[in-house]
Amino acid sequence: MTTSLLTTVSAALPGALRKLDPRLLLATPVMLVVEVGAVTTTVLSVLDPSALAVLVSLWLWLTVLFGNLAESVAEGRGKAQAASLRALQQETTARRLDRRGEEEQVSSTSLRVGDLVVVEAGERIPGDGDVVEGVASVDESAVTGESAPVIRESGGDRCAVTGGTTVLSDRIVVRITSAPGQSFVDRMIALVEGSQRQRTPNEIALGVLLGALTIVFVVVCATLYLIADHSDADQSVVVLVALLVCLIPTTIGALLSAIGIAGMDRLVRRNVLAMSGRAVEAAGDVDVLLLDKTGTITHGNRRASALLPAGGVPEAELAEAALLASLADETPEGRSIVDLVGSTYDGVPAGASLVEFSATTRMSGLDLDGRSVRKGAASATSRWVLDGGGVASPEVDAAVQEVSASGGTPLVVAERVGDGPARLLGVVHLKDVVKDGMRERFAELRAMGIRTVMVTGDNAVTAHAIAQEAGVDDVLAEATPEEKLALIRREQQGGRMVAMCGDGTNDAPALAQADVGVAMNTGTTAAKEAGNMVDLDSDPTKLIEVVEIGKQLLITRGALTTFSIANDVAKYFAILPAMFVVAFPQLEVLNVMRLSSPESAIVSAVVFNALVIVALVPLALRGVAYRPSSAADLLRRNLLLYGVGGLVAPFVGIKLLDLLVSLVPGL
Ligand SMILES: Nc1ncnc2c1ncn2[C@@H]1O[C@H](COP(=O)(O)OP(=O)(O)OP(=O)(O)O)[C@@H](O)[C@H]1O
Ligand SMILES: [K+]
Ligand SMILES: [Mg+2]
Repeated sequence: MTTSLLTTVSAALPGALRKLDPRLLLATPVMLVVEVGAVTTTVLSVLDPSALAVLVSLWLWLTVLFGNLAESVAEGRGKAQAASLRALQQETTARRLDRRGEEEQVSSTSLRVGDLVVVEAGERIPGDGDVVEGVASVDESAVTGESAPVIRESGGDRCAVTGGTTVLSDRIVVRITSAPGQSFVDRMIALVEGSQRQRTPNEIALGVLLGALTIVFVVVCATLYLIADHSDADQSVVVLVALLVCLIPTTIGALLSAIGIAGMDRLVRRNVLAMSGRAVEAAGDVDVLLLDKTGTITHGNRRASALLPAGGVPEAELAEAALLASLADETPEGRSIVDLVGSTYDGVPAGASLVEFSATTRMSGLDLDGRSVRKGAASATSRWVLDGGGVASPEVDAAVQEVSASGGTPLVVAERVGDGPARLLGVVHLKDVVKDGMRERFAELRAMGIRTVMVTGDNAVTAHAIAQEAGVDDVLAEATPEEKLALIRREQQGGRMVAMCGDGTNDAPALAQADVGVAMNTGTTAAKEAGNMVDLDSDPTKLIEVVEIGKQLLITRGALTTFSIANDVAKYFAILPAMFVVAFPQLEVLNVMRLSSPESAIVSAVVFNALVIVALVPLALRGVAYRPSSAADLLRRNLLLYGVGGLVAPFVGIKLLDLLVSLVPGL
């Protein structure tokens, strides 16, 4: 314990000393004032040496150093993780495809956005990108810490790969999406090292308040100096500087940035990367959580499992049409249909014009020799059939109901030949599995007062079946990306804080609009870039921890601010009588502490002021204990504990220190 403390402190010391640079202290004006005070008293103690001046100078320097140490220790906690991430950035050889599709060996550092590279089993993926061809199992443990391999495949919401991870089986072609130096791992390193941290609006506001308090106390001390001057109670500049430092909010000033860094670090430890501190704070106040279904609540490997033909349609005819409609469909759903039926074609027939799937049309297929085949969401495909002069099919309706009620996704298959009427051919059953433990965790979110809403492009029956199984509070079905975005805006206009969890490119606008946008690590690059957090475990209920950490961060900052200000007020009453009692004997009634001399009082107060910072570093780093309860309750408890504690502590602490300090000759 003591040795680990020593190593932590000695590792943080060089950083803390570097932070004595006044330019770096500009960000915390309170500490800058202390440093200016330290310089002043140091100069005075050289010009006119005295025990008082020397001791005050020493302890003022220590005050600044303790604050810097707190920040450095907070930053240091991410260093080891950054080092292991750096190992992933090693230069490797990449197998780049040139325009003719031929392979050339290049260094991974020379890859550019848009380059295509081949990666095979046993090889390391040379950069961030999207799989554009093939399926592979990938070991991402170096980034996520999760040892089970993950599937990465082209076309769908699981196409994004991270540079530095290793392909375990098969062969994939990856289109590079980030330039060297701007990769996901680069961002992760900057994040865990704290180098990218920007102060949040709340922190800036608190900084302004602390700055204003500092100015007030500078004026108070200057006034005291003038009063003292006029009344023969001459106070030296050293004493007034010491008094000033005791009165300004040094405790919170010293710990503010450490509190923020430690909050981000707690998230990283839970495998959540927060790209902005503002999002972490917002998480503390979340009212509604929206979740995408496929890939977020479910595992996302939606696969075709059965064919359900319409009345009078032979299964082989449905199979052939479903196959044709999927030949050019590079989504996992499309490929799973080809797998189920077994391809009889050698690639996409020449002359076919392709209709790619989009989240807005919810259909895909192709046109070939006057024949059109389509597959897609029941509502979209039925409309296509009716528009094409076709009629509804009771068997198809029944199959759609049956598949949906089981929580599966029905894809309706239809065709139209020449100018004839369009025909419904049947249904493909796509199966997906809800992730483990969702129900209990959503119940926990409910207990925290957070409403969960599943937003999905799937039909209402499927959506309700999955919602029922996962235990979410509400559902929005057949939602287009625009509708997801509109729902978030509506909630926000109602004054609610909105979190969104999603994995797909079609979730990206919503992830960007939400106050807290958590992208699943299994998701697409677009989703990860749009959100302000990435969950490496791809667990949407991780929001529970994110909310707790956000609340804890806000409470910790509030508690230490309360303590700091209460503390400063108490110090004022603890030491002022001692300082002025010689000149104004009437103050004797206020001199309840009976400190041994004015000099000893002032030194004790300065020492106490510095030691309080050290004493509170563990609390700043760990965060105050968080129990789920109402905001009003939390506020009351904290005001009581840290406010009253802050008022009492200086009287006890300064008295005890005075007993020691008064032993120093000359005080
Ligand atoms: N490859 C495809 N071809 C045709 N239709 C598809 C294909 N993939 C999905 N669909 C249909 O489009 C609907 C919406 O698509 P998608 O799953 O991308 O929406 P989403 O909003 O991301 O919802 P979620 O991810 O929650 O299911 C699906 O429910 C399905 O009916
Ligand atoms: K202070
Ligand atoms: Mg999706």
